Amino acid sequence: MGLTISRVFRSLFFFARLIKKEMRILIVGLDGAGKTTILYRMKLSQVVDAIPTIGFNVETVEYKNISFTVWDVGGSAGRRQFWRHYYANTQAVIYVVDSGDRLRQAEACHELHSMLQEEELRGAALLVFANKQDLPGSMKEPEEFEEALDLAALREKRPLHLQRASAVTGEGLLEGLEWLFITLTNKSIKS
Ligand SMILES: Nc1nc2c(ncn2[C@@H]2O[C@H](COP(=O)(O)OP(=O)(O)OP(=O)(O)O)[C@@H](O)[C@H]2O)c(=O)[nH]1
Ligand SMILES: [Mg+2]
Repeated sequence: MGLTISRVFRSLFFFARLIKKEMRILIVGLDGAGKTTILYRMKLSQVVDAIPTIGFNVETVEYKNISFTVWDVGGSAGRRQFWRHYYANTQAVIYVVDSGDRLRQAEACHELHSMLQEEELRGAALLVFANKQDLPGSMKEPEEFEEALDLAALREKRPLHLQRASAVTGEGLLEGLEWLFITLTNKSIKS
């Protein structure tokens, strides 16, 4: 009898977790990469006139049965030291790069790798948005990003997905959210 009741409770608990989940997401990247524009495009389906973020923005983005709490932190050189204050309990990092800016890929790579060495982000899923695909002459080939950002080294330790995107046209944003949804749902059922 005791066994049966505990089984029922376990099943109820399992289904409750399936019904509504909350996930904490951190969106980072160099200044001007398009983080804030992506956040509000996902939230409002609109292109906002973003100005450089001095502190942070936080918004919830609803997708299927998941409520993503998205923290968007300014990416200028002076603000990057504050990224670490947002790492705790982060299930996924969205790293945004400006595909039109070939000159800053090495800097973007360096910041990405040093951030992911932090213990608090161990195992966090990584979605890389190769943003500004609408710009003529922007980097397009996945291999270019794989190499420029040395993604193979990161993929060994976490789920990782590279998604071409544009906050202006909306390209790739839903695909990115869908990947987060599938990845985080699978992870939380297993854990
Ligand atoms: N063409 C194009 N421009 C974009 C895109 N996404 C953002 N931008 C522009 O890039 C500039 C910087 O965008 P933000 O969203 O402020 O960049 P950010 O990463 O939040 O920058 P910080 O807050 O300084 O870290 C703005 O002028 C945006 O309009 C895109 O997909 N395509
Ligand atoms: Mg911003």
